[in-house]
Amino acid sequence: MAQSKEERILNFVLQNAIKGDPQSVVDTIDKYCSQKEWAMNVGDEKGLILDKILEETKPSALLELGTYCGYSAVRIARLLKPSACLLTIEFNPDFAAIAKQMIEFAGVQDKVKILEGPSETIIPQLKKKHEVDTLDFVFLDHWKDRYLPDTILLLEHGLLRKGSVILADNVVCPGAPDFIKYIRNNNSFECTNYPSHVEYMKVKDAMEKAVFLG
Ligand SMILES: Cc1ncnc2c1ncn2[C@@H]1O[C@H](/C=C/CNC(=O)c2cc(-c3ccc(F)cc3)cc(O)c2O)C[C@H]1O
Ligand SMILES: [Mg+2]
Repeated sequence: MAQSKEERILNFVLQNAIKGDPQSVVDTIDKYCSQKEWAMNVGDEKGLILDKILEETKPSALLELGTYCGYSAVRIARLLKPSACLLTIEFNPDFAAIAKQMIEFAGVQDKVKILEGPSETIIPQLKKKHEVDTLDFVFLDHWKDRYLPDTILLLEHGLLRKGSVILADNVVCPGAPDFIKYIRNNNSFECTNYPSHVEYMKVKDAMEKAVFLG
């Protein structure tokens, strides 16, 4: 059976990165995806913005929507304090399997839990089934038309508290116009835009940070 692009990325990491070193896993994925095959990882340029916001927020309870190959899960987990925990939701079983191996190779499996299934099903289960109280940090990087409905779901289920940070990738390209319109017109959120570029490309993109004011 021919290998998928995601399997090729994982194998390149297994053969070229340093086991147990999350930075080398991040750098190796960026090397492969900038030189050999493009893939929809948040990447190094937007990754530095993500790093900075994480270092400012110092979150303990984190949620990511759209694990894909696990690039941002490893990138986020490498900066977390030992007691912090990242829950990451992925509904494609093949991607989830790749991400599991990527996370384990990087040695951050104690800080990351992959929840397999659609976000609309898992978000309502976070409190009772996954012992979440409220979330300090949410990274939106799944299908762009799901950003808004899932943000509303997070609010409806009491998963945000005063100061919770939502960071959304790709608000320019591919774009999430309904999410941006909603969040920038909602007085319960303080929004900041971070202009950047699509990963590994010269095409303009941006990330949006929305702090919940309670
Ligand atoms: C609802 C739901 N629940 C759980 N997992 C979900 C889900 N919706 C998608 N997912 C999972 O997230 C991942 C999807 C991510 C979608 N991301 C994208 O479509 C995406 C696309 C681009 C892009 C930019 C310029 C171009 F010319 C072409 C593409 C760049 C990016 O950074 C992206 O994140 C994988 C999928 O299985
Ligand atoms: Mg993205």
